Amino acid sequence: MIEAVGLTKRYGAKTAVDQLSFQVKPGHVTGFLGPNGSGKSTTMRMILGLDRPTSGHVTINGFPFRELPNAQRHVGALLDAKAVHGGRRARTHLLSIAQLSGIPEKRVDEVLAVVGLQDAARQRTKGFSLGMGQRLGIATALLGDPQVLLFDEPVNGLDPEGILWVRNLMRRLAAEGRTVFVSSHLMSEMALTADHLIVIGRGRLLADMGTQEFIAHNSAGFARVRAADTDPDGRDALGTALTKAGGRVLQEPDGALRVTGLELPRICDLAHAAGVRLWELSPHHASLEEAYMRMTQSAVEYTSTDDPRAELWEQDPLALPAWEDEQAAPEVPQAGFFAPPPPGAGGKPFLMPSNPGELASAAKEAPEDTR
Ligand SMILES: Nc1ncnc2c1ncn2[C@@H]1O[C@H](COP(=O)(O)OP(=O)(O)OP(=O)(O)O)[C@@H](O)[C@H]1O
Repeated sequence: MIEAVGLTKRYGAKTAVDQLSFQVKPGHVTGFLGPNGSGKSTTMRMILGLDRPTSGHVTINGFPFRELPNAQRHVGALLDAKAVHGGRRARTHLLSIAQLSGIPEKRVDEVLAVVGLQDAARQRTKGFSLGMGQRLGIATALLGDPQVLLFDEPVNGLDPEGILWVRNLMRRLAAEGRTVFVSSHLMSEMALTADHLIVIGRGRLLADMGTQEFIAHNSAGFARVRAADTDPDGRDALGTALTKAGGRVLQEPDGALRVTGLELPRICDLAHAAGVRLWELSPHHASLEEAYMRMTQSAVEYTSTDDPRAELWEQDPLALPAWEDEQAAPEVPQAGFFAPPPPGAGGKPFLMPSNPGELASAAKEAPEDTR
């Protein structure tokens, strides 16, 4: 198990990691998420004794890394796949690490086979592709057959087959009872790989919970409903009926409507009563990416501005229908009473009200969001 308590790292005036406390438990793949510059690598370096905390501490199986007897046998890590001497052959690189740690030579060939680099074992690493470098880094981490594994962006540069392989490897290592801590910016991949998430922003803990729980707490589900394309007035009639019934309706780019505040059977009944034929009515469950974007939107350090030249190719906005003077549906659920503010901001998880009246009164009571 990895345990951080009040872990803090300052570089001059910059606080890279701020009072982080968390546990990474064995038997799970724990994803470590956060925007660029949020302190993930710094945290991993402190776990591995490569950086000293300014305050607080972090232990692996109860010991600071530097006090672990024969650390290579307890902890394996991939931090930077490029941190390899380019003039060395892959096997020689692994062999030198094995010899330093008292690991038998046959283990080198075992891990080369595990990561699929047998045929490249005698190639110099300077000729390696990004993906081959990642595989070699993973082989290095596995060398001591450790109980605790840390991977910083392990799928970076891997092709789809490689990504699938890493996912299965992580899950297998966790199923063997190991502690697996992995950072990644690939949300779709994390959703499939990690069963637990630790999310940080600007060095602070934003969430420490199961992946499914994280998605449920940080996103609002909605229904997608689309009137028949052959009935041009149907969409307006449907929008009007749904809005009158207390639903909140936004346009999707493909002409469908995004509806919150009404259950699917009610939407179906309202469409029927309005005489609108439907071509689609589907529940939408938010993805990890949407939930993550919502949670971290206020903790993003590096944001781009609009390109002034963008207007050169910007299309005319859609004509707004009479029933809703809203813009098109956002790609990411927006802050407001339909989706919860991040827990770090003192918010509560969103719960779909059971009836439109409750939703309407919630709307009146909801404070204006100034973000
Ligand atoms: N050695 C250092 N000296 C000064 N500042 C540093 C140092 N290392 C990291 N930082 C700063 O600390 C903050 C956290 O950096 P860190 O690399 O840990 O973030 P990260 O979450 O791993 O980012 P990314 O996702 O981009 O890899 C950043 O603002 C970074 O500039």
